[in-house]
Amino acid sequence: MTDSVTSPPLLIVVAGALVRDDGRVLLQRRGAGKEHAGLWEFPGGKVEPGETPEAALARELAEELGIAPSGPAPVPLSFASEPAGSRHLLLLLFVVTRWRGEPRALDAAEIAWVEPERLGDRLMPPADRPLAAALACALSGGMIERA
Ligand SMILES: Nc1nc2c([nH]c(=O)n2[C@@H]2O[C@H](COP(=O)(O)OP(=O)(O)OP(=O)(O)O)[C@@H](O)[C@H]2O)c(=O)[nH]1
Repeated sequence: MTDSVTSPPLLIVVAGALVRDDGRVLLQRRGAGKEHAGLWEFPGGKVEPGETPEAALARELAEELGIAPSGPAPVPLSFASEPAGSRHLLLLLFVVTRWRGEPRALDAAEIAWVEPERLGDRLMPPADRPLAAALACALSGGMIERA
């Protein structure tokens, strides 16, 4: 029971890998002044109290990119679990293959559509690297049905 006393509070963050018809994946670059500024990440953010991960994802995609997931529900792909300062980050990655609207960088410094095999070239927060590798693997193995 000692663990429950010493464990840091969880920071639950949801993120979406938007996969375009041509197989490219959207990454966004965090703006100046934010934690991990300048690094490339998946759009998303903190799950608010009372929100499901799916609702949080839809809210963040609307706020950050001006789009709404449509068609099949976003599919959970993988997650990362690691210390993040005084908290412990749980980063939940969903794959999104259908959406309404054209993604725009409403919050990020910029967005880019990246070939799955080039995801590893981008500087990312530590939690994202294994997730990007899992995504590239799933895409190259045909495990993700595209729109
Ligand atoms: N959105 C997002 N956050 C990530 C990723 N990887 C990762 O370590 N994080 C971390 O998760 C934390 C929360 O993300 P965030 O700052 O985007 O959350 P948010 O939009 O709710 O922020 P806000 O409080 O400024 O509104 C940050 O410390 C961020 O660095 C990722 O791929 N996407």
